[in-house]
Amino acid sequence: MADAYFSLFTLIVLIPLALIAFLYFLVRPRPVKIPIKNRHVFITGGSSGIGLALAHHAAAQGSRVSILARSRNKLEEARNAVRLATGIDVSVFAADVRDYDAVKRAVDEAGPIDVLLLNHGVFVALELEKQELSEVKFTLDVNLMGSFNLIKAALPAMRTRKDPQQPVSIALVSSQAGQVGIYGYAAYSASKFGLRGLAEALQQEVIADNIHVSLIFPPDTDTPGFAEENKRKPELTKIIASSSGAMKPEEVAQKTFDGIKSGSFIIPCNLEGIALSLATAGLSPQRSFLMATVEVLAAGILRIAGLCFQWTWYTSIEKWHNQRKAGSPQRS
Ligand SMILES: NC(=O)C1=CN([C@@H]2O[C@H](COP(=O)(O)OP(=O)(O)OC[C@H]3O[C@@H](n4cnc5c(N)ncnc54)[C@H](OP(=O)(O)O)[C@@H]3O)[C@@H](O)[C@H]2O)C=CC1
Ligand SMILES: CCCCCCCCCCCCCCCC(=O)[C@@H](N)CO
Repeated sequence: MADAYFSLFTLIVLIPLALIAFLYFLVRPRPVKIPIKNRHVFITGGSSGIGLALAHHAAAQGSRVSILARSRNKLEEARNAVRLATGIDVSVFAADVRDYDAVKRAVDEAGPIDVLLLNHGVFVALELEKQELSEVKFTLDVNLMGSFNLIKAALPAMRTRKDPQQPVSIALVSSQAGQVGIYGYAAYSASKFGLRGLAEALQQEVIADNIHVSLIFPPDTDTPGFAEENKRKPELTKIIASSSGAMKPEEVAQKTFDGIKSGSFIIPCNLEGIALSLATAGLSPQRSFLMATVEVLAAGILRIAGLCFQWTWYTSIEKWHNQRKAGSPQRS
């Protein structure tokens, strides 16, 4: 009897404790805190939606804020809105992220960046067969190449900053569609998965300079871009994406800065996002030994949960095709 109790004790107390202790020493890179007060936060796509909410949040937290986007009108409107709400003046830069020279000029003019927040993005949900290749290329050029352009432009000055003891951040806004491929998002998911490869490789290259990379994975978020996207979104995209709840841009902004400040590499935004991030932890760096413990212990069961989601998604797809067949006129 005593033996049985001891085995049980070993199983549920000693093994997990040993695991936690092991992971405490194992996790790399080490945890870091990145303050944003009185620091320069540069936000791409800062004139609308999530980016605008990020600008509001950073200004309210006492950061110096710069925003970059294409439309000067929208930038001026955003500047006025932030000034009205916080009394803070943000600097605005009109440039297309696809244009390296324009981006370089903006970044040089803005001055040394402490938090480079790459949030710009375009998205059109459409079956690949119906999507023009020009639109696929546009999506990849803006979301992926645009991010390379910004990083190449900003990194040299970030590396050679005055105070190398102060950690700085490069944060990229991906999407839950950058953690799992979703119907209608072939181009978009590819661009957002691409950001993950970029981020994982870059983190290894810049860690020695005390530069820390974060990836943010929002679910559907109530923004002007999202409203536009919804005008012509495939039914199945809506059905599958509704597996995760929708958020307000202000909530996404809050999660984003919580994550950046605590130096998280992966930043989920809602409960489904946490599950999705655990299920897709892969070989991403993990600085938190507690999160690492959860990842290890939850891996098996989350794989089952993931397969259940795939089951519901493929069942929806099958149903949708059957309904279409039943609804269309019969051929003789
Ligand atoms: N809303 C959602 O459901 C979700 C969004 N995301 C991601 O969050 C980010 C923000 O999305 P959201 O706020 O909804 O988008 P919005 O369409 O509301 O805003 C997009 C911003 O990016 C700017 N932008 C777009 N293209 C370029 C370009 N070529 N060069 C410079 N700036 C550009 C826009 O300004 P302008 O047009 O003037 O250039 C605008 O400021 C995107 O990366 C998106 O993929 C992730 C998950 C869910
Ligand atoms: C064990 C695993 C649990 C998983 C839960 C899975 C939920 C996946 C839902 C994916 C939603 C994709 C939203 C894309 C939003 C977006 O980027 C567009 N609105 C364009 O901006």
